[in-house]
Amino acid sequence: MLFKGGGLPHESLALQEKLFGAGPDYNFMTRIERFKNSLVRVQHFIRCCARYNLHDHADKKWFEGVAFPNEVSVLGPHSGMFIPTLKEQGSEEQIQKWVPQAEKHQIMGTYIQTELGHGTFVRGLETTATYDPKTEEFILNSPTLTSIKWWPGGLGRTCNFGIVMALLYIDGKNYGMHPFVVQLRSLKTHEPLPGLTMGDIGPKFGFDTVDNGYLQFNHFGIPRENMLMKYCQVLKNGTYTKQTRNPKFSYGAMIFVRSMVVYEVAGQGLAKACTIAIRYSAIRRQSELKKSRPEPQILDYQTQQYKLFPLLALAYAVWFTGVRMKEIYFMVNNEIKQGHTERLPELHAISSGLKAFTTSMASWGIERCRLACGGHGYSAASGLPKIYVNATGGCTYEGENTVMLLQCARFLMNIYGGVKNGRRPSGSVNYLGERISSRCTLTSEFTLKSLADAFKHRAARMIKEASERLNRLQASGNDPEDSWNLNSVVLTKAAEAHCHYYMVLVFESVVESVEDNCVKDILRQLCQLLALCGIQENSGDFIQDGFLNNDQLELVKQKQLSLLSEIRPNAVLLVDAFEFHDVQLGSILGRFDGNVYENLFKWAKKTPLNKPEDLIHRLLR
Ligand SMILES: CCCCC/C=C\C/C=C\C/C=C\CC/C=C/C(=O)SCCNC(=O)CCNC(=O)[C@H](O)C(C)(C)COP(=O)(O)OP(=O)(O)OC[C@H]1O[C@@H](n2cnc3c(N)ncnc32)[C@H](O)[C@@H]1OP(=O)(O)O
Ligand SMILES: Cc1cc2nc3c(=O)[nH]c(=O)nc-3n(C[C@H](O)[C@H](O)[C@H](O)COP(=O)(O)OP(=O)(O)OC[C@H]3O[C@@H](n4cnc5c(N)ncnc54)[C@H](O)[C@@H]3O)c2cc1C
Repeated sequence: MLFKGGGLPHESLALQEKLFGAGPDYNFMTRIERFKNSLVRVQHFIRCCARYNLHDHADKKWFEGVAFPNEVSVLGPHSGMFIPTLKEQGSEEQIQKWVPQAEKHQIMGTYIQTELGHGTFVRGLETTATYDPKTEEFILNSPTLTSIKWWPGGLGRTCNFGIVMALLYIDGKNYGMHPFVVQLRSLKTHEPLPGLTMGDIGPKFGFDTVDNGYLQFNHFGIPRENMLMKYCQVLKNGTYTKQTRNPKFSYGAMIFVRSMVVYEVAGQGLAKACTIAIRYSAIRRQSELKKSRPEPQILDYQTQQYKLFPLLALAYAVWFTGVRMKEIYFMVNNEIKQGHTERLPELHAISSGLKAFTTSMASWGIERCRLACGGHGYSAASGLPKIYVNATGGCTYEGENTVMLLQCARFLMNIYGGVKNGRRPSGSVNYLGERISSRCTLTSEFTLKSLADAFKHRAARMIKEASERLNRLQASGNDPEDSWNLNSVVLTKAAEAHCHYYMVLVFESVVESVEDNCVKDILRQLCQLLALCGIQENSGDFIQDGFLNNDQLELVKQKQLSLLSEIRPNAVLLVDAFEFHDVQLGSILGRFDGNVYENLFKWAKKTPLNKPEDLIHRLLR
């Protein structure tokens, strides 16, 4: 119960639904079949929500985990971006008008921001919304090829509504990016409304079950009341008013999803991949450890443990960090609603940084799990390719990872600059105001505190050096923008070091909070392994300023290896503890009953290429 909390009843309910438990095999479908199958599931999911009275967001999430295993459905952008943006950016009247319809799925929406020419640079978006006081309408237009909206999930075929981010023009003046509620398709015929050219953008690396789409506006009018007006208003006569609040509030939907992705995408994806690879490694036997003895489980090879146990530790760490990230989001968002916006920059920085850091680590980790499964890992039957292609999307959407690390670094530079001028930092960056010891206190005991302190030292030093380098670049005649660019590799590494420290600290705090001594000991081993692997993989960062010496590095290596043997007896139990049902894993290698070979054989026999097919037969005859 370390993980699931209240989720199990809803998962069990979902598993009772025939359509979710034993549908057709995703791997044997074409893209169109995959998409249709997902739509059928979406409709069934909606019926189930009504039947079981599922209104709470968390309850629905548990249900979705079974209904849409390892894939995003068109409900993702609807409930993850469309509804939250209506709620966060709409006036009370607008919320009353659209949210109930959206929650009952009477309208289906998405979040329409990215264009053919720009995704990262939001200020570079070109779609215009020009107010006409005579008709009291905004006229939406795509003035260039590059301004065509491109990528929004569900836009291609499914959604009949969307929140469109566009530049507001009144009387020739540009007021910047604003959100508009736009009806896209007829509620009767589902055809695109006149003035809109739209469709699907084509096959992708993953996300087969989502119709990411394009949308071109040809002077398309929408009522004045459709600009989301919580923070800014356009009056009938064209007068523009705004609350004296942070203009970055219109970026709120992105902060929300980034905060959720750490757990939902990185944490879940890596935990599933580890479950598959570790269970399979306990089933698979190969080669000889000792002559004339039975072939060992591959999990008994130290090299296999060295591949997988650090990833298991990472999966736990990302999972806990994701839970913490969600808590922080809801806490700060509540403060913001009450008018206290002081912590918005920190929320933006930590959600950007952790989204980037954890999705990159998870993506790399899932691929390592696949490699650790040998040949069968390469088969779609392992479930790992599907987990990978969908999870790795998280490195790009909601802000490309390098760009997100640079946003985090920007905050760190601001904070560090403030500390130099006597300001006291707080929250996730309070350590930047501490005196950090210059010598490492690590001994063979490897207490979690001493390990976290090592990461603290590394982060503080790298942030300090990035800041000093930035200053030096400017002092030598570069302007601030060029200095930033010339320092950007160093800045991303400083941001990663900050996120790494944060993750170790979260893991440490979870271990300290556990009351059961046995569980605590096992989690402590995982936390130690996470930290020791982090030190070894980035040893240059720890040695560079003489913080860690060679003797200590040798101790790190020894302890890492001894932890592998200590974790081995509990490894399978540690992945079972994630409590993924077979339906959620979608993997023959990771089956709970371990019956891998028989099911691989059955599965291969079902593959469509084995069915009689005229053309293939004629070509081969
Ligand atoms: C059911 C619920 C489920 C939830 C979801 C759960 C899981 C997800 C599962 C699947 C996902 C499903 C589908 C995926 C859907 C994907 C959707 C999208 O991708 S939507 C499009 C997302 N697009 C982006 O993320 C664009 C990235 N770019 C940006 O955010 C900005 O352009 C960028 C890079 C931040 C720069 O912005 P800019 O306006 O130019 O700002 P500056 O760099 O000049 O900085 C000015 C100051 O503003 C601060 N800042 C920037 N952003 C924010 C923010 N969001 N909040 C607060 N503050 C912000 C910045 O730090 C600067 O501050 P200082 O001046 O330094 O103080
Ligand atoms: C699966 C998926 C789902 C999506 N869903 C949606 C959706 O629902 N709605 C929506 O509006 N959008 C959506 N998107 C679009 C997504 O948000 C953008 O693709 C993403 O924000 C990255 O922007 P880009 O494509 O412009 O990348 P680019 O910015 O073109 O990135 C290309 C490269 O340039 C680098 N780069 C760019 N700017 C900088 C910089 N300032 N400093 C350093 N390096 C830089 C990047 O690091 C990267 O290496 C989706 C994308 C994907 C892949």
